[in-house]
Amino acid sequence: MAEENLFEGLPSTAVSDGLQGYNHMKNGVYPLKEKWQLSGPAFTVDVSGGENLSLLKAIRSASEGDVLVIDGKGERSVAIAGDFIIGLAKTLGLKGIVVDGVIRDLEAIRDLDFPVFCIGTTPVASKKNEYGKLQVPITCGGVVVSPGDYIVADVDGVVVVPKEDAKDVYMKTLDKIAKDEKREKEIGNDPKKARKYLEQY
Ligand SMILES: O=C([O-])CC(=O)C(=O)O
Ligand SMILES: [Mg+2]
Repeated sequence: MAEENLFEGLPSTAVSDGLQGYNHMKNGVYPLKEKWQLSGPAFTVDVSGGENLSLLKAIRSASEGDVLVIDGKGERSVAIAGDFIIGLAKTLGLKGIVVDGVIRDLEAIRDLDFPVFCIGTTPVASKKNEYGKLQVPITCGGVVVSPGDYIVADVDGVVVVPKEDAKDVYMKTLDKIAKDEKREKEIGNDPKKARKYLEQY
């Protein structure tokens, strides 16, 4: 079983605030269904030039609760996985998949209800001719991800919390959520209070 999941259920926006705006994925890594969100420790995969054998090996090697984070190099011409491979990850209790690459079998993946974050789709399958590397530091969506870093992803995007900073970022995230809630509660729907708040700017 994977280690404790500190960031379970927290929004990516608050965790980003806890990270002071650093370490979010770019280049359009988004969930295939708006409602999908996920968090958990990263199991990293560095695929090698259009193959997905490494992904199959990663699914076999990862622990329940892990998030597979795949350095797909932004490749759009072949799909890292389809509903069959993603179904295997779901069956083995993984949390979800984040890839700066594309998938295929979109409708069937949406029906699986297993969170997949990626940059698009293509009908073309990957080759099964060589292996990349597992559990090494990778880059995904422009962010360095090391094995065990925490991933927090939802419709707003994907943030990566370095594991050595996890406790500190967690405390800052809770603090920010509490401050935001207090501010919203104080103002409510009162136009006078809203104006008074804005007067400071
Ligand atoms: O077999 C593949 O490489 C991709 C695929 O279509 C699936 O996983 O369903
Ligand atoms: Mg398929």
